[in-house]
Amino acid sequence: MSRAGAAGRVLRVRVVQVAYDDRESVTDRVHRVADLVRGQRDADLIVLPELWAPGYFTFAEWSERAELLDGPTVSLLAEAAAQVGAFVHAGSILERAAEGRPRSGEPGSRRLWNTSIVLGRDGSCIAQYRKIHPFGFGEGEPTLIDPGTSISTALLGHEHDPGGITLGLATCYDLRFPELFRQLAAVGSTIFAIPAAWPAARREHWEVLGRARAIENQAFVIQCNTGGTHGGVELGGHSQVISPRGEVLARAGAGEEVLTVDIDLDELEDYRQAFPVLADRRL
Ligand SMILES: NC(=O)CCC(=O)C(=O)O
Repeated sequence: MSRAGAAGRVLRVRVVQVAYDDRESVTDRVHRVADLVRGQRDADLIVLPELWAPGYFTFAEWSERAELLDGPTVSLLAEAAAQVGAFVHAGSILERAAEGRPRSGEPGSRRLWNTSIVLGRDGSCIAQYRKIHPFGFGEGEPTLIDPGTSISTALLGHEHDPGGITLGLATCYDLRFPELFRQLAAVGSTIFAIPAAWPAARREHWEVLGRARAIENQAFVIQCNTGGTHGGVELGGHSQVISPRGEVLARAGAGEEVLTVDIDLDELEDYRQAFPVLADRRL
């Protein structure tokens, strides 16, 4: 967070809205996106979308495209994070359990999760989050993956703040569940990062719900969506970064695009002090 300087705590965020279609191979896409990450030289935090490598709506390919947590996608992004010296929210991967590891959850566990990964400036994994709310109208995630069972945050170290900045993790459909964000706020999150594969058909919900989560929790919201059409579904793009007051600080169009936003954490603290809504909760 070198931009902090005398002005306070400022985090330069790059939201990498990836667009793709069914013609691009997973290997090509992983290398293309790692190159994009490597290009974000002055960023503090780079954010990618949900399941951008395997493709969210290509369900038939999921089991074949699932990876271990230290599989090729995360390994390549870890190298890129270390090269660029930024925190990288790698979006999510289809995580398959390592062989021999004890079964997670109840018997019948599918041993597959939609897992977000956050990498430190040195490329090490500093947080992971398994999507808690599987999305689908009777197909897709509810039939293929296991839901996550716990909330997760990533602590972003800051030269002016040894305590760091707490990044609350949520994934796409989770955006519709305000209680998850309340819990993340209660454990100190001041920024929410939400990778997504949100269809164009419900773009208005995407925009409004992101603003609502920011306003009710007085937090920054970073929503990184997918563009293009794959698996027969047109994705909505329109990634956005929202301030704790609900202002749209940046919003992408429909195609591939990188947004740059300087997030001012001191401004957030001033606002929370001046208007202490969170302190008025009745639990
Ligand atoms: N990838 C998703 O979770 C899609 C969510 C969605 O389309 C919706 O909530 O609407």
